[in-house]
Amino acid sequence: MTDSDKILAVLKHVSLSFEKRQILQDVSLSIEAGKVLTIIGPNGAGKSTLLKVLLGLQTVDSGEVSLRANLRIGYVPQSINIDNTMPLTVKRFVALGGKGDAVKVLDELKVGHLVDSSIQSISGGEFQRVLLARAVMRKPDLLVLDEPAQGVDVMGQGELYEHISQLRQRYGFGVIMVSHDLHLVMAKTDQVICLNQHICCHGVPDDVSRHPEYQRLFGDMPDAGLAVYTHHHDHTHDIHGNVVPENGHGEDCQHG
Ligand SMILES: Nc1ncnc2c1ncn2[C@@H]1O[C@H](COP(=O)(O)OP(=O)(O)OP(=O)(O)O)[C@@H](O)[C@H]1O
Repeated sequence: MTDSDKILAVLKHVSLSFEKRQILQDVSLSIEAGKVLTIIGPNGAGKSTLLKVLLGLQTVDSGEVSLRANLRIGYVPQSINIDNTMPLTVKRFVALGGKGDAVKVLDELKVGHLVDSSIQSISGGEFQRVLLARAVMRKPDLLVLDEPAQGVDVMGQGELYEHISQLRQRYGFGVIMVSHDLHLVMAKTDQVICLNQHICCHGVPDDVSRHPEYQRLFGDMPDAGLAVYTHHHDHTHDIHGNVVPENGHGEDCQHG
């Protein structure tokens, strides 16, 4: 694999507004083959929009989005509606993702016993695993996951991130995922980007979790699993999400 093959996707200085409201501001990032990049940020920070930009589902006002030639992407969206009246087994649903052994992938995700269940009858946590299995069936180079652990209890979340990590090792794809729970994903993540319209901080999970801006955004997090923070930050955000230099909070600023 050449160096250029290792880079799956690149965003350069991407900015985007909806109805004159800035949603993404000067966002640059790259995703490497075989690596896990986690996007973390508060509600409305632009995380899902960022994934949609990457997927080509959302155009940008300025900046560049480039994907490696013939990049195959597996996507797990934040929500998906399935017609309650449609007779559909888990196996059939997963097989819709692509050619391959649906039962094997479901087994790898420890939901093999559900193959013949109706997709409407399984639990929220089981459904997240099934969605993941369907995305893996595409044999992706890049897996794009928008809050893959939503609706899953804390134990189950840890297991799900473990499964994502194992699948990544087995199949070799890169992963970009949105998560609200850095303390749970950090052990399974190579890089973290903390997003609040723009990139507030980024780096390895240990650094981001101790970052003042991350802590301002997420408040007190459980200490368990958090490691040492090592770099500095020079700004905060006002109530509208605008950047305010450190020691120069705006009138509306809600940060401490
Ligand atoms: N098509 C659209 N038109 C107008 N506004 C939009 C559109 N899509 C998203 N937005 C707005 O952009 C902002 C960012 O939305 P986005 O879904 O990217 O946030 P998020 O960080 O994923 O949030 P959450 O954690 O709550 O899922 C929100 O205020 C949302 O209402």
